[in-house]
Amino acid sequence: MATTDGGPNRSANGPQGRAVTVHLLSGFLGSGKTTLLNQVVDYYKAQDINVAVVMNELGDVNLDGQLLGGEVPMAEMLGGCICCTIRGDLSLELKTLIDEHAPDVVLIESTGAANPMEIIDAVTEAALLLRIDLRTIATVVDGPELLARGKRGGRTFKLMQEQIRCATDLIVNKADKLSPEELVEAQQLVRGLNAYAPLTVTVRSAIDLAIFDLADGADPKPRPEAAAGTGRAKAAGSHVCGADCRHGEHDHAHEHGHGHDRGHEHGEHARESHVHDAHAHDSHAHDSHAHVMTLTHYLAGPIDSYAFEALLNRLPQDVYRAKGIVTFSDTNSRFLFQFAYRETEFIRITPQGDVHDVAVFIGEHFDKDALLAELAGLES
Ligand SMILES: Nc1nc2c(ncn2[C@@H]2O[C@H](COP(=O)(O)OP(=O)(O)OP(=O)(O)O)[C@@H](O)[C@H]2O)c(=O)[nH]1
Repeated sequence: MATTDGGPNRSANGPQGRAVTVHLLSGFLGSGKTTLLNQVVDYYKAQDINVAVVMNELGDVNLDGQLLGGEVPMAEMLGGCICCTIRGDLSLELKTLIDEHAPDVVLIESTGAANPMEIIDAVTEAALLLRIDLRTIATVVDGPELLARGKRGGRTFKLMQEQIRCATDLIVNKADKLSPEELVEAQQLVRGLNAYAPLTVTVRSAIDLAIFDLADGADPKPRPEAAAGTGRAKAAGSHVCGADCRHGEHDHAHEHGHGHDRGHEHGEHARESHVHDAHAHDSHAHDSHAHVMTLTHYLAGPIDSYAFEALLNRLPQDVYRAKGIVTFSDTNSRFLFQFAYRETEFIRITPQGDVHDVAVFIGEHFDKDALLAELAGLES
């Protein structure tokens, strides 16, 4: 039996309806993510909706053969350095999967041990390469494990807390293993960390799957045509990576704030892309009740570099991350920009093929309409 409070206020896909919907399933190891994933896959298949899956852990064979049978396109990702494997390769895996299979929707089951912000970062990185719409971050909470870890504290508990904070939908699972008092305690603990996301108590992750419905009125058919190119891209990171980050291999220049070279703290990254569906112009704003929000805006055309930098500089504190590809009208160049911890970095890029201009913003409770109005001001 599942109980629920509140309901998500889903936003529609873009006007062209061509963005691929992405749902991220988060939650600690063994919490019930795969159990949920199987149900969601069946739900889509029953509706003849084309679903693809990215699994973040090789060797996860909890899919009962239905995915492994080849019916559902799936990318399995090896573990490893989070910042390289997850951030760079996840966006690349997403792009390859979408190029090859043209799914209506992609489900990503993240490794239970991953920091959810890293994964959200990686998924939105993919928005630089193709039109995706990250609509749901469903965190499956292992009720008994949460209570046990909560008493002990420690790193695992911290990670669980992060996963709960990031969620747009919370699922407190394994209710069958909790007494009524413990169930109340678990819900209170979760609510204390994230008061915004709808919370459902479940056994075997059995939630109302309507939260995974495609955007209002979005007809899965006709499907967007599969892009024919062989896309490759390397993501440009924005944080210091002590491990084996990949290095750029293509002709590019770094420019920081109109020639003020602030140095490049994490080695040289380059972007090489072949991207299709380039010229669309729309925005995806997400559930206004979500704790962590993303806003993806596809720019209509070139913008002034000074005005754009000024916009980034006055972003509210609640926007802690932004990234994208922009074309500057005054320099006639394309740039990849990275905004993190109030520092902005511009990297000149020479994309191959059609690459759309896009700006992605990640933060908490920021005023999306105000930001969209500011962006529209740049485009006019
Ligand atoms: N008792 C009980 N067991 C459950 C429930 N939900 C899932 N399980 C079991 O818990 C185990 C882990 O479930 P999974 O769905 O594989 O969990 P996961 O989050 O995908 O695990 P990882 O991929 O290892 O992170 C399986 O043996 C499930 O059958 C539940 O509500 N109650």
